[in-house]
Amino acid sequence: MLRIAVPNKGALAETAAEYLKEAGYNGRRDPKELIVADPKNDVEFFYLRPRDIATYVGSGALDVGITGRDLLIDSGSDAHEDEPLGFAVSTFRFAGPAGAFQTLDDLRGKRLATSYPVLVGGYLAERGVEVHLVKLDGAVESAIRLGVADVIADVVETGSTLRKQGLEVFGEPILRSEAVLIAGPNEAPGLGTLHRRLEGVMVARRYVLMDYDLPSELIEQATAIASGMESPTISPTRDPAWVAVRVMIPRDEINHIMDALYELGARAILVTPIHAARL
Ligand SMILES: Nc1ncnc2c1ncn2[C@@H]1O[C@H](COP(=O)(O)OP(=O)(O)OP(=O)(O)O)[C@@H](O)[C@H]1O
Ligand SMILES: O=P(O)(O)OC[C@H]1O[C@H](OP(=O)(O)OP(=O)(O)O)[C@H](O)[C@@H]1O
Ligand SMILES: [Mg+2]
Repeated sequence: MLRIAVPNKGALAETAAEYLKEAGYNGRRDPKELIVADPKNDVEFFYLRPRDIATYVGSGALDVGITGRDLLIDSGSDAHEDEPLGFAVSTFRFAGPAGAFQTLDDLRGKRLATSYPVLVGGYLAERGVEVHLVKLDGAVESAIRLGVADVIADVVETGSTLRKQGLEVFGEPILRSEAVLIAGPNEAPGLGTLHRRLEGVMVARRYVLMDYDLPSELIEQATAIASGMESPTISPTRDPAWVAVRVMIPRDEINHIMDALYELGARAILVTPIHAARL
């Protein structure tokens, strides 16, 4: 039985639950449930605070989990990243009042507020920069205005929270983060299946199937426009001058590719979603 830690609330929880549902697992029906058994899939889910997930998995108490890369690093635990999951994508950045800081050197001796002291402390220690860390739980962007810090380091997605506080990022990103599947120090039978199922969910979300008919002499040019994951499937049609083509394409390129194929001479271009995939 694979024991899986999943976020019970916060920025990761909703999409993590959707991924697991799309991967064929039982979800919880009541948000107060903390443990959900899924004997058919030989797994058990433990709903935990996102910040605690790497601690449980790193200690071996649970086999695997879904958390953020930034939280994994900040936990300092023995868990390791098994697979990036492509949601809750963010950067981790230094930010200060507009124009006040340019480089890491400007941080020396300053009060730096963050909810990720291990991640930030490690990054600065590697670069020989000493600061006074101020550990906060959240809403770190208010720390400068309220006078407890000179500078902050926090999660940035759109940057709108920073802008509203008159702050701007400086220096290189400390980290590029996203949700990740993590595994512990012990071998976990069943991890491979979970990994492949989640990979299938990502493919089904990112790609669609495109079918079209094409004069057969144009197939090389059409393949240059949409080459598919491996290579397009080409089938004969009743009219020997035409072929039917099926290809997987990224969802966010649908219209661009349809325009280009139509221009080339393709007709009856149809796009259908993928419900599940195992590549
Ligand atoms: N606006 C955001 N965009 C993308 N990822 C985010 C965002 N905010 C937080 N995250 C990611 O979510 C994870 C933090 O999980 P957490 O549950 O603490 O989220 P939260 O929304 O901050 O919850 P809480 O309300 O408890 O602070 C981290 O991996 C972080 O990078
Ligand atoms: O760049 P943005 O799109 O503005 O998103 C980034 C903000 O989102 C998260 O805050 P959250 O709402 O989780 O509050 P918290 O600071 O209390 O965790 C994060 O901590 C940043 O503050
Ligand atoms: Mg938060």
